[in-house]
Amino acid sequence: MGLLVDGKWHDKWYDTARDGRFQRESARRRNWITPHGEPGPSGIGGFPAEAGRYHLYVSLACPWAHRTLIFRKLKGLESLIDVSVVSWLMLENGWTFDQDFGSTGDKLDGLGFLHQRYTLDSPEYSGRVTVPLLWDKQSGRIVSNESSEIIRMFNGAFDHLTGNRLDFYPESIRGEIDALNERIYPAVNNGVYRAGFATTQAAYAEAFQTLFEELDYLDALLERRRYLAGEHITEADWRLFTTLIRFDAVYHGHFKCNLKRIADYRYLSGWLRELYQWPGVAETVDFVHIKGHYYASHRTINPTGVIPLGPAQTFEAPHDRDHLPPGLRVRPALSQAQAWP
Ligand SMILES: N[C@@H](CCC(=O)N[C@@H](CS)C(=O)NCC(=O)O)C(=O)O
Repeated sequence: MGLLVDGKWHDKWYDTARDGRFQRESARRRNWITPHGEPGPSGIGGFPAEAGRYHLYVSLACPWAHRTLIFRKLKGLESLIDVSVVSWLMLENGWTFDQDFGSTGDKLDGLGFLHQRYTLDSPEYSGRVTVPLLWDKQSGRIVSNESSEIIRMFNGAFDHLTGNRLDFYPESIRGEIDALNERIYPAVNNGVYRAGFATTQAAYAEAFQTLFEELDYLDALLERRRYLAGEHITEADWRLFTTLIRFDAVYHGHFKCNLKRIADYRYLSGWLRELYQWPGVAETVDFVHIKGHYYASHRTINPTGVIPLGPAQTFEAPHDRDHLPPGLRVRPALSQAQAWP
């Protein structure tokens, strides 16, 4: 685990010295692929949607990277955007392409380490070396290393090439989706990390409490709603999914988020099974990478690197969600009022 400073790699764990709290660094490359290369909401233009031009770097362990893999799958982008998977073991060199530990290798240039991809973009790059990373082969630049924005690009920018009209961020319910993301990101997606990487009791307790209050809230919401925003499955669901699918196997033990398991929540657990069973999604879930990465890489938390064998879990059981309004798999035609229970 480490970071680049002026293009040089430093092996350094997260700094929590100030108050024991973990703070995630903001992503530093924020350009957008758009249908014809016009600039997106941030960054510079010149990244038009094209088949074969972009390459995605992911870890199968990482919940942020997992979002992008799900969108690539559901939006029919697999033949347009190829993927390199890093090794699940992340130690002093950060993310590597070590094929003995599950990496596909760097399919573009055979690099050994992901930080080399960052310094190919900018020889003086400073910042953490994170996945996911979307690379433009034509310009030799990073398009983006921010998952929440990569999934938005995947949601819409390539539709004219693929004909895939699934919309996980429909205009009519964007306010609701944004509001959900705004509460779920700090409390749950990043909340499990804030609990797990806290180095004081107070910082841990604060994250723990917020996390379980939010899970209680979401469980109650999903008693009434098929999906978080109502009838339509949206990006808010997929963003939560990648955290909750890891929860019982990793965050509950390794990150000490152990008040309850997701399996103990009636509605959240049914919703989790339904999303897991969504066509194509199970193929994006890899517990060898997930468990191996967290338990063996975070030596400050688990010095032995021993990877637990449990828990026994299945996501194939009936999800028990069919009594709720059916999920729409096409661009919603309903009005906002109808869409919300
Ligand atoms: N804002 C980023 C966060 C990505 C992120 O933190 N990824 C983790 C893996 S789960 C990572 O690569 N961490 C390496 C590090 O921080 O050194 C996003 O959502 O894309």
